[in-house]
Order: sequence, then structure tokens, then C-alpha cells
Amino acid sequence: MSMIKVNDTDGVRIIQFNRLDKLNAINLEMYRELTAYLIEGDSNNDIGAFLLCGDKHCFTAGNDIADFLNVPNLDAEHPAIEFLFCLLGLKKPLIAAVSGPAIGIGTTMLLHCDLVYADASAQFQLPFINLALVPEAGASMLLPQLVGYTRAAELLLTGEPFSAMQARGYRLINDIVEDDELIEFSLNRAKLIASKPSAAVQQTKALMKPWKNHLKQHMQQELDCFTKCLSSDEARQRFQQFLLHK
Ligand SMILES: C/C=C/C(=O)SCCNC(=O)CCNC(=O)[C@H](O)C(C)(C)COP(=O)(O)OP(=O)(O)OC[C@H]1O[C@@H](n2cnc3c(N)ncnc32)[C@H](O)[C@@H]1OP(=O)(O)O
Repeated sequence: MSMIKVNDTDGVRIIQFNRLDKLNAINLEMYRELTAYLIEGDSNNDIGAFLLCGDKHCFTAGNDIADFLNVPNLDAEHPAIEFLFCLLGLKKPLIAAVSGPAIGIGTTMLLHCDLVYADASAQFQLPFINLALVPEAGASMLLPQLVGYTRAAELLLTGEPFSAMQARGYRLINDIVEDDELIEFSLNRAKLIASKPSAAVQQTKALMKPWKNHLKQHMQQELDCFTKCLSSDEARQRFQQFLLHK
């Protein structure tokens, strides 16, 4: 069975992580599929918005840590990098529904979403520092912009997890929804946006991001640092520790 499930309904493309035995950790194949579904949907006239979700108990535990050990060179063709730049370039709105862990890129991808809903079980974390890594997805620019420097520094320099309540206070998510209503609620928000005039929706999204070119450059700088960190002995030891402790 595919590790990414996709379903188009009423103008919304639902993209779902489906690798529960590994807490939806995203491997290279999953990045490739995510990117392909997003790119196709962005130019498909039948699609007006995307909904990104995981399972009832898990959004995603972030990048597959075994892949960090096996494929440490994050060049422009790396599937994770293609996915991140695809998020940056998306013209159509991206809505996320978060339950359970949303770790690493599971949190940073939310900074590229237009609306984010979570249930009370959602747990967010930017654990890069604990892995001897730096942030990615432009989080080192977007997070201070969103939550202020000192809060961003707290989240990125301690790597501590934070709750749905905290995430709402930080304005990382729009709202907390009852767990059994999360998908339906988020889907209805996506359908509502998909029903609006598409050119105006896309122009509105673009106009709200006048810093996009700057962010693109910043993401490239981040990735240069990230790649260097990824092959350091310190980082590789931490990846091995995580995988061996299981
Ligand atoms: C460019 C992108 C960068 C990033 O995304 S950096 C962030 C990378 N992610 C992380 O550092 C999170 C790693 N995972 C965890 O810390 C823990 O998991 C959780 C706190 C999320 C949950 O802990 P618990 O409930 O105890 O579950 P469990 O036993 O650790 O995980 C269940 C199975 O899922 C696998 N798994 C979890 N996360 C990952 C991952 N990120 N990469 C690869 N595998 C992962 C485990 O190994 C295990 O598998 P098995 O049952 O076969 O032992």
C-alpha cells in the first residue's frame, strides 16, 4: 500500500501520510509522491485547495532518520529539498489537520500552510538542535516572524516539544478542534476556499507573501548549513542513537 494516500473531493485534494508503523516518518519515496501530488494539483483546474493530514493518532514524526544516515547529501535534486521548494512555490492554499506528533519537518511544513487546525493530542517539536542540526524549510526566518525572536529562540535552541494550546498561542495553528471532528472540519474549510474564485484566491495568497523571494534565498542558506551539519560526527551519532534505542 502506498505510504501517501490521495483523494480528490469537491475541489480539494486530500493528501494523507500513511506509514503508521514508523509514525509517518517521511522517507525519500514519500517526499517524491508528496511533491508530485502537489505539483499536479497546483495546475489541475479541478483542484482549488489541498488538505494535508496524517492519521487520527499521528501527523508525522518528521524526516526518516535512517535516510539522514544513508543519504546525507541534500542537494537541489534531493526529494526533501524538492518538496520544501514545492511548498514555497504552491499557488493554491494548503490546509493542514494535525493530530499527535508533528515533529521536525512535520512542524516546519506548517509554516508554509495557509490554515492549520489541530486537535488537543497534537504535539509539535523543532528538535533540530538535539540532533546537532539547524532548522530547515525557512523556519529560522518564518518562526521569528510569526512568534517573535525570543519565543522562536526558545523553541529552536531548546528543541522542547509544545502542545496544541501553546501552538495556538504562538499563532502557529488557527484553532483546536475536537479530535473526532478534526478532519471533517478542516476538509470543510478547504472546500469553502476551493469554492471561491480561484484566480482571486491565488492572488490573495501571493500578495500576503511579499517576502517570498527573500525566503527562497534564506532557505538555500539554511540548507547549506543543514547539509554540513548532517554529515558531522555529532549528528550521525545522534541518528544512530535514535535508531539503536528502538
Ligand atoms: C529535513 C527534515 C528534518 C526533520 O524532520 S528532523 C526531525 C526528525 N524526527 C525526529 O527527531 C523524531 C524522531 N521520533 C521520536 O522522537 C519519537 O518517535 C516520537 C517522540 C515521535 C514518538 O515516540 P514513541 O511514541 O516512543 O514512538 P517510537 O517507538 O519512538 O516510534 C515508533 C516507530 O517509529 C519509528 N520512528 C519514529 N520516528 C522516526 C523517524 N523520524 N525516522 C525513522 N523512524 C522513526 C521508530 O523507530 C519506531 O520504529 P520501530 O517500531 O520499528 O522501532
